[in-house]
Amino acid sequence: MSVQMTSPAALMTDFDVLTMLTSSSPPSFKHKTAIGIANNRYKRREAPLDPLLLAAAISSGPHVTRHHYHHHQPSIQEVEGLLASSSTNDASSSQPNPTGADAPKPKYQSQQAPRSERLKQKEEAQHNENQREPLGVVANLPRRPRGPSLLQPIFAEPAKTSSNVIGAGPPAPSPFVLSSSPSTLSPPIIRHLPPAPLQVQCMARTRIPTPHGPVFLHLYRNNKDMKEHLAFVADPDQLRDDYTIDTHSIRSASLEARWSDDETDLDRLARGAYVGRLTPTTQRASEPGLSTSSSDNVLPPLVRIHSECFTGETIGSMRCDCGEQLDEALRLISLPRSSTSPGRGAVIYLRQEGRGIGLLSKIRAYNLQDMGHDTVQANLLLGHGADERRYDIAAAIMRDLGLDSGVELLTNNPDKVKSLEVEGIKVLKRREMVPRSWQQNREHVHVAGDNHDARVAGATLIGGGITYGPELEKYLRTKVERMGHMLELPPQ
Ligand SMILES: Nc1nc2c(ncn2[C@@H]2O[C@H](COP(=O)(O)OP(=O)(O)OP(=O)(O)O)[C@@H](O)[C@H]2O)c(=O)[nH]1
Repeated sequence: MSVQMTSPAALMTDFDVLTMLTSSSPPSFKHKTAIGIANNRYKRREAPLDPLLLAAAISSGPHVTRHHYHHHQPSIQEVEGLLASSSTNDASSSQPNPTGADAPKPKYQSQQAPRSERLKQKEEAQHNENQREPLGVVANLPRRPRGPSLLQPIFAEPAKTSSNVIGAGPPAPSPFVLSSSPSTLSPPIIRHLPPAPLQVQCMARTRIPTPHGPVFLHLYRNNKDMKEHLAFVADPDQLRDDYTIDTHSIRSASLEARWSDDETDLDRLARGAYVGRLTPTTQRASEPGLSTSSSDNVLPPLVRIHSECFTGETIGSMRCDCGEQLDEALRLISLPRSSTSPGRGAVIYLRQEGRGIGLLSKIRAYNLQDMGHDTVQANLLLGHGADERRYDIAAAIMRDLGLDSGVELLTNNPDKVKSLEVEGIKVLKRREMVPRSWQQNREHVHVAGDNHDARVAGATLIGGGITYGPELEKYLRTKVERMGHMLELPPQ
């Protein structure tokens, strides 16, 4: 792609505009709306990829992002040099493009500090604020007591279940302290609370028959983000009529807890706190309370932490192998572990679309990939990190399911292993996830499923076949070569 800057005057104007847009207080502008004049601030992050940013990136190299313009201010001499060479070009109008391959590249320095420093300053300011008001209050409003354990303060408060409402449960975890009645009429002064410890709550569980066997789908809420993360649990033993919960049942402690003094069996059944199989004639609500730590004499459960990928999982995109990986993970956790033990494991499904950058940015990143950038560069050009995911919520969900004391993890991603270990999850073993199209190059690896070759490429939905194609190949290689994924590359 080439960037046209036709005259020195235009070049200086672009620098001025960049200076304005990257300054610590970006400009406001007024525009007319149906109800009058609105005053808007320019929002860097929400703006579509702007040509000026691209100009800066192209002039300085692919390491330059929205937040990291080249750290070099053109000296007066360089600017004069540019002006002189450009006016020579102008004079001999036979060479009209001063930004062609031979022309000196303009350099630009952002008016902002690097993003890492700005974040640090923000954190320090926040910390100082908390030091001054260590308890964190919503001033003028009565405080709500804060408790110490997992189910407090957000979950422990007994839900006011009304007898004709099935399944009214603990209030969803919320990062905010809500107050009941203001004691004065003066407007409340809101101060930041110190960050509350992460808490997760399983709100409901249900049986889902899949092409690989039945799984229990668990829906979680938490007090850190507003997303509903999921866990698919394969533990088909639990569907037996004579099943009794034991120490290696994969069950959610927060779901099994007593949510209120007046909760009924129907409340428990409706949210999935039952034993055996739920049918019109068999309905056994579970007893409140649970101890689910893994016992020593069973094979460690197979666990995958999977991040949401709308494109790969719903329309079978062949840009990535996400749909195929989800299918493969569900297949593997459902496979009998031995001749005597059935499948046992879980897929923790995190709503961290696009490696945490969100669907909107991922769609933009795909356009940049079409322009020749790889999956890492595309993220960086949009002002994001190569991977913005966190695994603390996954670890909390694993603890809730009793999956913290030893698992076999299905992944090629070293970050996942490290992050879980930092969170205190015992990863006993790692099992690689070989893309199905690469499995065919390895004689010793069984190609997943039956009859794959007969299926259509890109059929990545659950129970589907192999995904392959040139874009997928580039994506997989980038993960190995640039993101350190632990996977042997097949021959080109
Ligand atoms: N930003 C961005 N995200 C992508 C792209 N392709 C896939 N993704 C996202 O990448 C994530 C894939 O995550 P996971 O399935 O957990 O896999 P992983 O990090 O590759 O690690 P493994 O455990 O080895 O599979 C999902 O959130 C996808 O939406 C891309 O080109 N750009």
